[in-house]
Amino acid sequence: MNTVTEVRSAALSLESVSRHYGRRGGGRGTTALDTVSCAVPAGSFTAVVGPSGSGKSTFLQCAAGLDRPTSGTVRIGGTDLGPLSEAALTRLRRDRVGFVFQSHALNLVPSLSIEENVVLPLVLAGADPAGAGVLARGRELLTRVGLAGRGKDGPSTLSGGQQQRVAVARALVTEPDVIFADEPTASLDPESAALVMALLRDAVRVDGRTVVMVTHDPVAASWADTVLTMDGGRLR
Ligand SMILES: Nc1ncnc2c1ncn2[C@@H]1O[C@H](COP(=O)(O)OP(=O)(O)OP(=O)(O)O)[C@@H](O)[C@H]1O
Repeated sequence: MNTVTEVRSAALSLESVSRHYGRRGGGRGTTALDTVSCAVPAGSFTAVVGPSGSGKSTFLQCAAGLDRPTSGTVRIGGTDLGPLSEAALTRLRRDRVGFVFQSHALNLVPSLSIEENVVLPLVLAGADPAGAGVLARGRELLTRVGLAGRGKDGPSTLSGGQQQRVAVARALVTEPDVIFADEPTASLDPESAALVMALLRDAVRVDGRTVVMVTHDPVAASWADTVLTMDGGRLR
């Protein structure tokens, strides 16, 4: 790694992060992440690639505060996640992290309208869902992702690609330190995938957001500024 200054100014940093999974039936267990260190600069787009089982998902889970490493330090926007209580970690994920998951079916809450899905992180943080600011932000983001006028509809009325675009809008709504995307194009046709990637790219280029994306898809990875390759739990 990287100098101390790089780590301090990074949107995301991992210092010697390992994640071991316990032994089962007398086996030796698995080291899914092995002393991984990296600093992701603010305003950059990073793709994490590597063969199946190389540790990409574990990297993302630990980096995003969805899982706790066995050892090492993860910082988001300079905050060390290690000492945080579960409640504080949940708040940090809600307020300072955006997520776009693999399956569009898992990304959106089916019982909420499209615009309610977009502003959900703001509402969970205490904003008034009927407040003028919240409604305007929802509309602005839906326009941005090409879905103006669809806000009152339900997610099931959208195609998979459109639903992923709503997920990107929701990931942007809190202006998070880092947006984590886990195989965001996995279930999409090439055209829909390109639209989703262009939105993530613009979030970086236009808004200065930071995106970290796990992908198997070389076309998706080609949109990133930096490609990190995992192999056997390590960064190559
Ligand atoms: N909950 C778990 N319990 C035990 N082992 C696990 C667990 N999760 C992952 N592993 C193991 O950790 C290693 C890394 O898995 P991980 O899912 O991070 O890889 P990946 O690169 O994301 O794979 P894929 O591309 O197939 O999703 C693998 O050997 C996997 O079997």
